[in-house]
Amino acid sequence: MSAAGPVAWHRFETLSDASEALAEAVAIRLRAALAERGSALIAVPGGTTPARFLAALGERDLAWDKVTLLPTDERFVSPDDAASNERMIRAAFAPLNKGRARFLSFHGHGDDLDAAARVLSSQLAALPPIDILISGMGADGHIASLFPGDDAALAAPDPVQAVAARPAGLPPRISLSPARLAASGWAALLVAGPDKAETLASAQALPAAFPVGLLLGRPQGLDVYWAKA
Ligand SMILES: O=C1O[C@H](COP(=O)(O)O)[C@@H](O)[C@H](O)[C@H]1O
Repeated sequence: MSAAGPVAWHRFETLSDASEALAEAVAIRLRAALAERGSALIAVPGGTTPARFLAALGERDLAWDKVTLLPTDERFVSPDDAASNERMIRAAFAPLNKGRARFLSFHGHGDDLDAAARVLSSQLAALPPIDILISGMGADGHIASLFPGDDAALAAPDPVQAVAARPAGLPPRISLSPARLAASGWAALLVAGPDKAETLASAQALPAAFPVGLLLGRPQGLDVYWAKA
Protein backbone atom coordinates (compact mmCIF):
# COMPACT_ATOMS: atom_id res chain seq x y z
CA MET A 1 0.00 0.00 0.00
CA SER A 2 1.35 3.47 -0.91
CA ALA A 3 1.88 6.14 1.73
CA ALA A 4 -0.75 8.83 2.23
CA GLY A 5 -0.06 12.10 0.39
CA PRO A 6 -0.26 15.56 1.94
CA VAL A 7 -3.52 16.92 3.35
CA ALA A 8 -3.66 20.68 2.69
CA TRP A 9 -6.08 22.67 4.85
CA HIS A 10 -7.66 25.89 3.54
CA ARG A 11 -9.56 27.61 6.35
CA PHE A 12 -12.25 30.28 5.87
CA GLU A 13 -14.59 32.30 8.07
CA THR A 14 -17.67 31.61 5.93
CA LEU A 15 -18.94 28.92 3.59
CA SER A 16 -19.34 31.60 0.98
CA ASP A 17 -15.60 32.40 1.10
CA ALA A 18 -14.68 28.71 1.02
CA SER A 19 -17.04 28.12 -1.91
CA GLU A 20 -15.57 31.00 -3.94
CA ALA A 21 -12.00 29.86 -3.29
CA LEU A 22 -12.80 26.26 -4.18
CA ALA A 23 -14.64 27.33 -7.35
CA GLU A 24 -11.56 29.27 -8.46
CA ALA A 25 -9.23 26.32 -7.70
CA VAL A 26 -11.52 23.94 -9.62
CA ALA A 27 -11.86 26.31 -12.59
CA ILE A 28 -8.05 26.51 -12.90
CA ARG A 29 -7.79 22.72 -12.86
CA LEU A 30 -10.66 22.25 -15.30
CA ARG A 31 -9.05 24.66 -17.77
CA ALA A 32 -5.77 22.73 -17.46
CA ALA A 33 -7.54 19.38 -18.04
CA LEU A 34 -9.37 20.81 -21.06
CA ALA A 35 -6.14 22.20 -22.52
CA GLU A 36 -4.42 18.85 -22.04
CA ARG A 37 -7.13 16.38 -23.01
CA GLY A 38 -9.98 18.34 -24.59
CA SER A 39 -12.56 17.12 -22.09
CA ALA A 40 -12.96 16.81 -18.33
CA LEU A 41 -14.92 14.79 -15.80
CA ILE A 42 -15.82 16.27 -12.42
CA ALA A 43 -17.73 14.65 -9.57
CA VAL A 44 -19.62 16.92 -7.18
CA PRO A 45 -21.35 16.18 -3.88
CA GLY A 46 -24.97 16.44 -2.90
CA GLY A 47 -26.44 17.42 0.44
CA THR A 48 -26.73 20.98 1.70
CA THR A 49 -23.15 22.30 1.69
CA PRO A 50 -22.21 22.57 -2.01
CA ALA A 51 -24.97 24.80 -3.49
CA ARG A 52 -22.93 28.02 -3.17
CA PHE A 53 -19.82 26.34 -4.56
CA LEU A 54 -21.80 25.01 -7.55
CA ALA A 55 -23.28 28.45 -8.21
CA ALA A 56 -19.82 30.07 -8.02
CA LEU A 57 -18.26 27.43 -10.27
CA GLY A 58 -21.02 27.86 -12.86
CA GLU A 59 -20.11 31.56 -13.20
CA ARG A 60 -16.57 30.73 -14.35
CA ASP A 61 -15.75 31.21 -18.01
CA LEU A 62 -14.99 27.71 -19.28
CA ALA A 63 -15.64 25.42 -22.26
CA TRP A 64 -18.52 23.85 -20.32
CA ASP A 65 -19.67 21.90 -23.38
CA LYS A 66 -16.54 19.76 -22.96
CA VAL A 67 -17.18 19.10 -19.27
CA THR A 68 -19.20 16.23 -17.80
CA LEU A 69 -20.47 16.44 -14.24
CA LEU A 70 -21.58 13.50 -12.17
CA PRO A 71 -22.79 13.32 -8.60
CA THR A 72 -20.62 11.52 -6.03
CA ASP A 73 -23.81 9.74 -4.96
CA GLU A 74 -27.56 9.79 -5.24
CA ARG A 75 -30.52 8.96 -3.08
CA PHE A 76 -32.64 6.16 -4.61
CA VAL A 77 -35.63 8.43 -5.22
CA SER A 78 -37.08 10.05 -8.32
CA PRO A 79 -34.93 12.83 -9.88
CA ASP A 80 -37.49 15.49 -8.92
CA ASP A 81 -37.74 14.36 -5.26
CA ALA A 82 -36.65 17.04 -2.77
CA ALA A 83 -34.00 14.59 -1.45
CA SER A 84 -32.39 14.05 -4.86
CA ASN A 85 -28.81 15.25 -5.17
CA GLU A 86 -29.28 15.65 -8.92
CA ARG A 87 -32.18 18.01 -8.28
CA MET A 88 -30.02 20.21 -6.03
CA ILE A 89 -27.10 20.17 -8.48
CA ARG A 90 -29.31 21.12 -11.43
CA ALA A 91 -30.89 23.94 -9.42
CA ALA A 92 -27.51 25.40 -8.40
CA PHE A 93 -25.33 24.89 -11.46
CA ALA A 94 -26.28 27.25 -14.28
CA PRO A 95 -24.26 25.66 -17.15
CA LEU A 96 -26.44 22.55 -16.78
CA ASN A 97 -29.68 24.51 -16.98
CA LYS A 98 -28.37 26.28 -20.06
CA GLY A 99 -27.54 22.90 -21.62
CA ARG A 100 -23.83 23.75 -21.83
CA ALA A 101 -22.40 21.08 -19.53
CA ARG A 102 -23.26 17.39 -19.62
CA PHE A 103 -24.57 15.47 -16.65
CA LEU A 104 -24.20 11.78 -15.92
CA SER A 105 -27.37 10.93 -14.05
CA PHE A 106 -27.51 8.08 -11.55
CA HIS A 107 -31.25 7.78 -12.24
CA GLY A 108 -33.09 5.75 -14.85
CA HIS A 109 -31.62 2.31 -14.21
CA GLY A 110 -34.74 0.65 -12.85
CA ASP A 111 -36.30 -0.01 -9.46
CA ASP A 112 -33.87 -2.62 -8.18
CA LEU A 113 -31.06 -0.95 -6.22
CA ASP A 114 -28.38 -3.59 -6.81
CA ALA A 115 -29.19 -3.94 -10.50
CA ALA A 116 -29.16 -0.14 -10.93
CA ALA A 117 -25.75 0.09 -9.23
CA ARG A 118 -24.40 -2.62 -11.56
CA VAL A 119 -25.60 -0.79 -14.69
CA LEU A 120 -24.07 2.45 -13.47
CA SER A 121 -20.87 0.63 -12.56
CA SER A 122 -20.42 -0.62 -16.12
CA GLN A 123 -21.20 2.82 -17.54
CA LEU A 124 -18.52 4.32 -15.32
CA ALA A 125 -16.02 1.62 -16.26
CA ALA A 126 -16.19 2.87 -19.85
CA LEU A 127 -15.27 6.43 -18.80
CA PRO A 128 -11.83 7.87 -18.08
CA PRO A 129 -10.85 8.53 -14.45
CA ILE A 130 -12.49 11.46 -12.69
CA ASP A 131 -10.24 14.50 -13.16
CA ILE A 132 -11.60 16.41 -10.20
CA LEU A 133 -13.46 15.06 -7.18
CA ILE A 134 -15.24 17.42 -4.85
CA SER A 135 -16.61 15.53 -1.90
CA GLY A 136 -18.72 16.54 1.04
CA MET A 137 -18.60 14.77 4.39
CA GLY A 138 -21.19 14.10 7.06
CA ALA A 139 -20.40 14.69 10.74
CA ASP A 140 -20.21 10.87 11.04
CA GLY A 141 -17.35 10.82 8.52
CA HIS A 142 -19.38 9.52 5.56
CA ILE A 143 -18.36 10.63 2.09
CA ALA A 144 -20.59 10.30 -1.00
CA SER A 145 -23.01 7.63 0.29
CA LEU A 146 -20.35 5.47 1.94
CA PHE A 147 -21.44 5.42 5.58
CA PRO A 148 -19.70 3.96 8.63
CA GLY A 149 -21.02 0.43 9.17
CA ASP A 150 -22.20 -0.14 5.58
CA ASP A 151 -19.61 -2.88 5.16
CA ALA A 152 -20.95 -4.24 1.86
CA ALA A 153 -20.54 -0.86 0.17
CA LEU A 154 -17.23 -0.06 1.86
CA ALA A 155 -15.69 -3.42 0.96
CA ALA A 156 -16.63 -3.39 -2.74
CA PRO A 157 -13.76 -4.83 -4.78
CA ASP A 158 -11.73 -2.37 -6.84
CA PRO A 159 -13.22 -3.09 -10.29
CA VAL A 160 -16.65 -2.05 -8.96
CA GLN A 161 -17.26 1.60 -9.85
CA ALA A 162 -20.66 2.23 -8.24
CA VAL A 163 -22.23 0.54 -5.23
CA ALA A 164 -25.65 0.04 -3.71
CA ALA A 165 -25.52 1.83 -0.36
CA ARG A 166 -27.71 0.89 2.59
CA PRO A 167 -26.93 3.31 5.42
CA ALA A 168 -28.49 2.26 8.73
CA GLY A 169 -31.79 4.04 9.37
CA LEU A 170 -31.77 5.93 6.05
CA PRO A 171 -33.32 5.23 2.65
CA PRO A 172 -31.05 3.43 0.17
CA ARG A 173 -28.69 5.21 -2.18
CA ILE A 174 -26.21 4.68 -4.98
CA SER A 175 -22.64 5.83 -4.49
CA LEU A 176 -19.38 5.98 -6.36
CA SER A 177 -17.34 3.08 -5.03
CA PRO A 178 -14.37 3.49 -2.68
CA ALA A 179 -11.97 2.66 -5.54
CA ARG A 180 -13.58 5.09 -8.00
CA LEU A 181 -13.55 7.91 -5.45
CA ALA A 182 -9.97 7.31 -4.33
CA ALA A 183 -8.61 7.08 -7.89
CA SER A 184 -9.73 10.58 -8.87
CA GLY A 185 -7.09 13.06 -10.05
CA TRP A 186 -7.35 16.12 -7.78
CA ALA A 187 -9.61 15.70 -4.76
CA ALA A 188 -11.01 18.29 -2.38
CA LEU A 189 -13.32 18.07 0.58
CA LEU A 190 -15.79 20.93 1.17
CA VAL A 191 -16.99 21.00 4.77
CA ALA A 192 -18.25 23.51 7.32
CA GLY A 193 -18.57 23.77 11.07
CA PRO A 194 -16.71 22.65 14.20
CA ASP A 195 -18.32 19.18 14.28
CA LYS A 196 -16.91 18.27 10.91
CA ALA A 197 -13.46 19.69 11.81
CA GLU A 198 -13.53 17.42 14.87
CA THR A 199 -14.54 14.41 12.78
CA LEU A 200 -11.72 15.12 10.37
CA ALA A 201 -9.21 15.36 13.20
CA SER A 202 -10.41 11.97 14.50
CA ALA A 203 -10.22 10.51 11.00
CA GLN A 204 -6.69 11.83 10.49
CA ALA A 205 -5.72 10.04 13.70
CA LEU A 206 -7.60 6.82 12.82
CA PRO A 207 -8.39 6.78 9.07
CA ALA A 208 -9.62 3.16 8.95
CA ALA A 209 -12.51 4.01 11.30
CA PHE A 210 -14.09 6.59 8.98
CA PRO A 211 -15.08 6.43 5.29
CA VAL A 212 -13.37 9.82 4.80
CA GLY A 213 -10.16 7.97 5.64
CA LEU A 214 -10.30 6.75 2.02
CA LEU A 215 -9.60 10.28 0.85
CA LEU A 216 -7.20 11.17 3.65
CA GLY A 217 -5.12 8.13 2.73
CA ARG A 218 -4.81 8.90 -0.98
CA PRO A 219 -1.20 8.89 -2.20
CA GLN A 220 -2.21 11.86 -4.43
CA GLY A 221 -3.18 13.88 -1.34
CA LEU A 222 -6.29 15.83 -0.46
CA ASP A 223 -7.22 19.52 -0.17
CA VAL A 224 -9.66 20.39 2.62
CA TYR A 225 -11.78 23.53 2.21
CA TRP A 226 -13.19 24.13 5.66
CA ALA A 227 -15.44 27.01 6.70
CA LYS A 228 -15.96 28.01 10.32
CA ALA A 229 -19.69 28.48 9.73
O1 LIG B 1 -25.97 12.51 2.32
C1 LIG B 1 -25.06 13.17 1.88
O2 LIG B 1 -24.22 13.75 2.76
C2 LIG B 1 -22.96 14.32 2.40
C3 LIG B 1 -22.75 15.53 3.30
O3 LIG B 1 -23.86 16.39 3.14
P1 LIG B 1 -24.00 17.78 3.89
O4 LIG B 1 -25.44 18.18 3.71
O5 LIG B 1 -23.67 17.54 5.34
O6 LIG B 1 -23.04 18.71 3.26
C4 LIG B 1 -22.88 14.67 0.93
O7 LIG B 1 -21.57 14.97 0.57
C5 LIG B 1 -23.46 13.55 0.08
O8 LIG B 1 -23.30 13.83 -1.29
C6 LIG B 1 -24.91 13.42 0.44
O9 LIG B 1 -25.63 12.50 -0.34
